[in-house]
Amino acid sequence: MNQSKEQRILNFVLQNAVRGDPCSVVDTIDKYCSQKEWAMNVGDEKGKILDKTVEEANPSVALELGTYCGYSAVRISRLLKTGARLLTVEFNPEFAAIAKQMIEFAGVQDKVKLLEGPSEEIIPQLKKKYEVDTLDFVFLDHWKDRYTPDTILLQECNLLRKGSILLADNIIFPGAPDFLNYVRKSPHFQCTNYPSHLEYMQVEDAMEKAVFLG
Ligand SMILES: O=C(NCCNC(=O)c1cc(-c2ccc(F)cc2)cc(O)c1O)c1cc(O)ncn1
Ligand SMILES: [Mg+2]
Repeated sequence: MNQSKEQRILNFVLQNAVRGDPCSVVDTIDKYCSQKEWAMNVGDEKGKILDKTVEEANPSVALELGTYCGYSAVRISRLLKTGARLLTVEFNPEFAAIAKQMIEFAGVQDKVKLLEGPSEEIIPQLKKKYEVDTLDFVFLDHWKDRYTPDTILLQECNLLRKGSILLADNIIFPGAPDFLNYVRKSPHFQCTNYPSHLEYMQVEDAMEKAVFLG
């Protein structure tokens, strides 16, 4: 049975990156996806915006929606302080299996917990099952039509606190117009737009930061 693109990305990392070195894993994925096969990792240009926002949040507990191959989970977790943790949610079992191996190879498995399943099922379990009080940082990078319902669900489950920082990928391409509308119109969020480009392409994209005001 021929390999998936995600399996090829993982194999390239296992053969070319430095085990236990998150930066080398991130750089190696970017090398493969810019030179050999495009893939929907956040990439290095938007990754730098992600880094800055994670540093600003300096989270004790962070949530990522949409793990894919684990690129941004490795990218985020490399910046976390001692004792801080990232919960990352992936619906697609094939992607989750790749991401698990990617996270372990990078040596960040003690900081990252990969949760497999639909975000709408996992979010309501975060407090009781995963011992979360509130989330300091949330990276939205899953299905674009889930950004709004899941942002509403996070509020309903009382998982956001004054100052919680949300960062959403793909605001322009593929686009999340309803999310943009929702957070920019809501009195509960203070929004900032970060123009950028689609990963590995010269196509316009952007990220949106939305700080919860309580
Ligand atoms: O997370 C799940 N899918 C990936 C979400 N991410 C994207 O769709 C995504 C797509 C693109 C993209 C850009 C250009 C293009 F031509 C095609 C796709 C870029 C990105 O940066 C993304 O993040 C998922 C799966 C599933 O089965 N159920 C629930 N969620
Ligand atoms: Mg994305």
